Formats: sequence, structure tokens, C-alpha cells
Amino acid sequence: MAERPYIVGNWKMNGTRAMLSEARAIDRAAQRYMKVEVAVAPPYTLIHAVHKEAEQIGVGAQDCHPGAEGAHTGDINASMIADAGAKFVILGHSERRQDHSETKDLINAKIESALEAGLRVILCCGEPLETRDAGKAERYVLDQLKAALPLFEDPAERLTIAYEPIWAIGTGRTATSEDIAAMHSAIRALLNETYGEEASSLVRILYGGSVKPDNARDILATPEVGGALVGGASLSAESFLGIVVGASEAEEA
Ligand SMILES: O=C[C@H](O)COP(=O)(O)O
Repeated sequence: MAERPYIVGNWKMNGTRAMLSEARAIDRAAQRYMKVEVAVAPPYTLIHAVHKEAEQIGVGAQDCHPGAEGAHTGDINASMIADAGAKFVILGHSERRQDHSETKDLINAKIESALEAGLRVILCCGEPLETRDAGKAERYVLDQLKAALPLFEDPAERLTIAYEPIWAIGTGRTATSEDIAAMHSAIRALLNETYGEEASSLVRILYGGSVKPDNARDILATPEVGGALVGGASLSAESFLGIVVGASEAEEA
């Protein structure tokens, strides 16, 4: 893998200003683990405040509206999150696909607006349990990605993939190393086919789904795992940094 492992905390709908002390602690400690790239995606309300705290870590958003400014009550677009200090945005997360009925077309429109605003994109994919049980997980995940990949003209600079099996999110259940390696390798083959091996090699494929300090090292040592997208365990500096340590150890092993 050409780049450092990338550990991203997705705070989801958690966090008030009291969480800024966690962000500060993560930022200060991350300076000791320079072999790992660390970032957090707080809720919109905290992006600017975390950005002001962050000397070492990256800051991103969890979503954006695809449109330009205008009459969309309650929405936040890509240029607004960039203005607040976000450098990346998570798109296509299964919780948005489910809770907000996000379609591939909508996700693609969001990708285009994020790229236009100069943001990097963490593009999520992942199958429900019944799809895995039916033996159709790989086709499902690759289909999710196929429509979006051609939108990235400079994937090395702008694209990170996050593979998150839906049944592993927030459940305490992780995929086996074999399952993770097989899916990441299928995604890598699709990236190679789409962009060529050189550009593809610079696109990291993160794993997400119940990553914790006690399983991080093993997951991150799995072939083709270039980092982790972490939900619950990113909400305290102590557990999130435990994952950063695991990534650092996996990198050195
Ligand atoms: O974006 C993060 C993922 O949905 C994983 O969440 P989790 O670590 O709480 O399972």
C-alpha cells in the first residue's frame, strides 16, 4: 500500500461542544503516530470548531446536499462544509442510503458537488446480511461502486473507499479476515480495471464495522485494508487512539 493507513472517526449524530476536548486529545496524541493518517468527521455543528483545534488530524463531514446554494431549508452543501474547514466528505454511508432513501443517482450528484468544492470523498459500500447469506455480497458491493467510480478523474487525490458490511455496523460483529480480504481484493480489482494499477494503488480501501482497539491490529494487518472507518469507538479519545495504535503496530509489523 503506497500511503499511510487512514483511520477516520465518524461521529455520526453524536457530539456537542463538550466533545471538543476529545478532538483536542486525539489531535495532540496523533502527533506521536505519524505513520498513521488520522481524521474525524464530526456533525456539521462542530466542523469549524474541530477544524480550529486540529493541528495534525484531518476534519471532514458526514454528508452534503448536492445542490448549489438556494431554497433548501435545513440543508448544507459541499462548498459550505469546505468553508467550515472540511477537507473530505463521507458519502453513500448505509445509514444515509437506508434512513434517507439515498439512491445511486443522488450519491453521484453529491460526489460531483463535493469534487467541485475541492473535497476528497470517502465513498461507502457494503451489503446487508441477507445478501451475504445469499452469496451475492461481492456483486452487490461492486455494483454500488461501478456507477460512481468514473466520476473521479483524479482518484489518487480524491477517492477513498470504505467497505462496511451493514450487519457489522454497531453490532459488535466483525467480518472475518478472510471475508474482508476477499471483498477488498474484489474492490481492488475493480479499481485496477477502472483506473489502471498505478492510480488504483493510491486509493485506500478502509474497513468499517465494529472496529475496536482490541481487533484493530488484526483487521488492519489484513491484505488490502488501508485503514478503518470507525463509528462507536471514535467517540472517546481513549478508544479511538487505541485503534490508531493498532494501525501503527500493523504498519510496523
Ligand atoms: O462509519 C462508521 C461505521 O458505520 C462503523 O460504525 P461502528 O464502528 O459503530 O460499527
